[in-house]
Amino acid sequence: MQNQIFSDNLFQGQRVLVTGGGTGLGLAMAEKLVSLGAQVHLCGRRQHVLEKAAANLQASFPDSRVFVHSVDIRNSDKVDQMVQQIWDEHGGVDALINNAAGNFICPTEDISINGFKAITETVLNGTFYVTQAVGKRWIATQHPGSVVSIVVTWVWTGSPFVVPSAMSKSAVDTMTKSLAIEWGRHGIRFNAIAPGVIPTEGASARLRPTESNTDALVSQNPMQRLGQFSDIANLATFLLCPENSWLNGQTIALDGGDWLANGAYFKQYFEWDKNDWQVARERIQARTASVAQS
Ligand SMILES: CCCCCCCCCCCC(=O)SCCNC(=O)CCNC(=O)[C@H](O)C(C)(C)COP(=O)(O)OP(=O)(O)OC[C@H]1O[C@@H](n2cnc3c(N)ncnc32)[C@H](O)[C@@H]1OP(=O)(O)O
Ligand SMILES: NC(=O)c1ccc[n+]([C@@H]2O[C@H](COP(=O)([O-])OP(=O)(O)OC[C@H]3O[C@@H](n4cnc5c(N)ncnc54)[C@H](OP(=O)(O)O)[C@@H]3O)[C@@H](O)[C@H]2O)c1
Repeated sequence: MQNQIFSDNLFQGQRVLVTGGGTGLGLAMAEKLVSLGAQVHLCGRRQHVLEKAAANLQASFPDSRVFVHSVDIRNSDKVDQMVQQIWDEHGGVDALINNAAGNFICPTEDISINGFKAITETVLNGTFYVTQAVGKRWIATQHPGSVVSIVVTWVWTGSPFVVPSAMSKSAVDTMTKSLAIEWGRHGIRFNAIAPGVIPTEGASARLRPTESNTDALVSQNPMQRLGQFSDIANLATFLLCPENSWLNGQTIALDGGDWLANGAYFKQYFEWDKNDWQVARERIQARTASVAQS
């Protein structure tokens, strides 16, 4: 049992929208906030995944209020409708976690334009659509707000084989700094978390499709471990605390010091030949198809 850093009910009365909140890191952050009394809105494309996540949260925290929104954040109209519905039916939110993302490894010369768009329109465009839809309502109602966006350490290192993601995460990092300046006067704070490897099903299937052994990742890390859900849940909670009202415009690495010690990920894929890439692609696409049908 982990020691509790935060006092009980710290987020009582706070309402938080978490994109990609039905799985992985988004769900871990949502769960932490719910445990501290927050009302959460989970957004993702798959209704059944969101409903299952909400049911589990409600089973663990019977007093919790969890709402789900099945929305593809690449669709700006649907995003605006979702946010308007949250304002109409629940009075809005106090915080936003931009966590939804898409990604897959692929040599850049082999990515189709559709593949490039699948990632950039989710990570870059979608993050902007949600942020603007929420932020403009905060500004119109003079409501303070806090945004935490999940980026990745390759905003500093760049990364081979995930270039659309690296480009888009850098854009989200720049949005964080830019809006920290522009919207600070409205009481709206922007910060970001750049995690290292925190194993999730979604990331592992698309970034390490042919390898499940993590020994090398553990031993290269200065702290000799990979990230855990509690690591990101605690940092996101800290960043969102309304008491942290002067903490603005920061992107914090959460990786045990990995990128300082080792730089970019995926250098091992320089060893791959065409056949290795074909096997990887088939596994990733089979996984995406099975998830879509599940
Ligand atoms: C532990 C970690 C370790 C180490 C890692 C340490 C740091 C971790 C950083 C984590 C960064 C992350 O974001 S991890 C987040 C991982 N989670 C996700 O990606 C969840 C959501 N992802 C998805 O739904 C899918 O992967 C997407 C992004 C492809 C979107 O799905 P979709 O909208 O249904 O798109 P779909 O029609 O399938 O495909 C669109 C186009 O992309 C192409 N495409 C799809 N997959 C591939 C592929 N593998 N290689 C080439 N091209 C591909 C398709 O052929 C098509 O082009 P065409 O044939 O039409 O031309
Ligand atoms: N795990 C890591 O090691 C790691 C490291 C650094 C950064 N990150 C970042 O952490 C975040 C969470 O990743 P994760 O590892 O937890 O992977 P994940 O479980 O695959 O999470 C991605 C989430 O985004 C949602 N999503 C994807 N495309 C969407 C769209 N177009 N519209 C709405 N929702 C969409 C997915 O739900 P649906 O499929 O139902 O839409 C899913 O819930 C991402 O921003 C990722 O880049 C992860």
